[in-house]
Amino acid sequence: MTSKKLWQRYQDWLYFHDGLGFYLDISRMFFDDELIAKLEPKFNKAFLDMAALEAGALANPDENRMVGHYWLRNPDLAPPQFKKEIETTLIHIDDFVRRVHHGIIHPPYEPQFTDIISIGIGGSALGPQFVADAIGPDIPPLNLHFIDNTDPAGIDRILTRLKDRLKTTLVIVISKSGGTSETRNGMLEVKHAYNELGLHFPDYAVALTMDGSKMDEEEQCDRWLAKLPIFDWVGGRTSELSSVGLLSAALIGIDIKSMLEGAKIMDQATRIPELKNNPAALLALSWYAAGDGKGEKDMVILPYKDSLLLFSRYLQQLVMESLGKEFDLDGNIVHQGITVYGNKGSTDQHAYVQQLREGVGNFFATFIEVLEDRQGPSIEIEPDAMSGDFLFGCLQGTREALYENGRASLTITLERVDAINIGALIALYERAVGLYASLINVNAYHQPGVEAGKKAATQFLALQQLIVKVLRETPEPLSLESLAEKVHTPDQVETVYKIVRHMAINHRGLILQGDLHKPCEILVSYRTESA
Ligand SMILES: O=P(O)(O)OC[C@H]1O[C@](O)(CO)[C@@H](O)[C@@H]1O
Repeated sequence: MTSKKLWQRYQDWLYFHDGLGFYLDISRMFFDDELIAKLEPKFNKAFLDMAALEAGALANPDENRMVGHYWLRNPDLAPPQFKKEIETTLIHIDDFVRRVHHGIIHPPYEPQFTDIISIGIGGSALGPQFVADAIGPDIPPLNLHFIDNTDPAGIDRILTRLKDRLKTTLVIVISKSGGTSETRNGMLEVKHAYNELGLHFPDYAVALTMDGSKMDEEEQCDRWLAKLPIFDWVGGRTSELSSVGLLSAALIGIDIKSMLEGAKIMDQATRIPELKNNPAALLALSWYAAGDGKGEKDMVILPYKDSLLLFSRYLQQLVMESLGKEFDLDGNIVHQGITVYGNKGSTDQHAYVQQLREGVGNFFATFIEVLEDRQGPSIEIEPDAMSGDFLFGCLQGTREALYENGRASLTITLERVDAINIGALIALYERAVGLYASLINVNAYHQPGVEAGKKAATQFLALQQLIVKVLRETPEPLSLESLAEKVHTPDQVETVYKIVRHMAINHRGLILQGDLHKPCEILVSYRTESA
């Protein structure tokens, strides 16, 4: 395409939102009028699906659930029974945060909380992490730390760093279901650390969970410092603008009202049922065009701004957990999804952009450009050129270099990274995922594959418990094969081997004898008291 035609295409497809100062340019995606015509009926259906969802339809049929994250930033749209609880929760967050900041709520023996540990995983961690990193103040009123795994060493790292400050640390435990083992484990480990210091954990703990969840009942969260609800109709990966994301954000000094306002403005823009006037629909079109509606191209997220580093991790769950599905809504096997990865520019130009430019062409890039370089003046690095101009040049150069080599890209341009724009960005992608899911006819709001993984992990732990029991009852060393027989899994010798190897190295009383190069010759036994 000649540069004149390209300039025309740029102008024809450029989306601009006046109120937000937000641009979306999809001119470097490879789609034509034929595709637009083909997708028109699908888009019409997607807009209707979305309107029904917002009106309270059971948009998550497998779980028989409503999908209400759009109501969080505009409670007037919510069914009357939910409006009140959204508003009350916001008031509670506001009140709790104000009282913590003023030391009215404080740790038992100290005047003020200094730190927060936020324990949660997936949608109960990725949003809060992204937002804190993107717009958390440089010197926050409280320092925020995350435990988002059941990795003992990772937990120790946080606890060791906090050390004496544990006695002034607020613990927020976030689990919608209240039954996620990683979060439960993190909570029990942290609780143990408080107990060791003679501190009464409930005086430091805040629960964010569904009323009556497993965690709520087992831990009697009503006796904790505070408890806030996560609503049944808010999915984990779309929960950033619920209590899940808002509480920690407000505690570290982020303007959550602006974040909600930004999302509300973007919601209005993405509700418009016209492709060209709806930025989320334009994103969905671009994704469809890139991967032929089958996810054939990966989505590489390249924000040219350090503060947006975690956006790709956040999007990874939002997009891949929503779209990565075996079956469509009619029960056909489709194996859908779009792979998402990324980091930040220009850093990535010195890492994997080499492959993007010259290697396998299995992706499309999403550039995120931020117009405001910094608050405050910049020095001249070269005549009339500041650091920000170099960053800008790197983005434009990479976009051009990719296009020259037939690699598609789209570009989102924000004026600055602030609470309004972060709220808007979250809302934009939530809507784009919903629309794209309608185009490809999948349920974006369930995650059956994750449930299967959780079940497998539970079976694995049950097997481990049985192995320990059998070894304790068996005085003589056993080969792996006979151990597998005894625990009724003769076809899972490899799993048995891995369990005993892991337990042996962690001093859990197991002894492995024999040549470790030859698992089939290993003998395993349990260390008795006298041994
Ligand atoms: O908040 P919960 O219930 O602990 O779930 C955490 C995450 O686990 C999942 O259910 C599965 O990964 C996610 O959808 C969710 O965000």
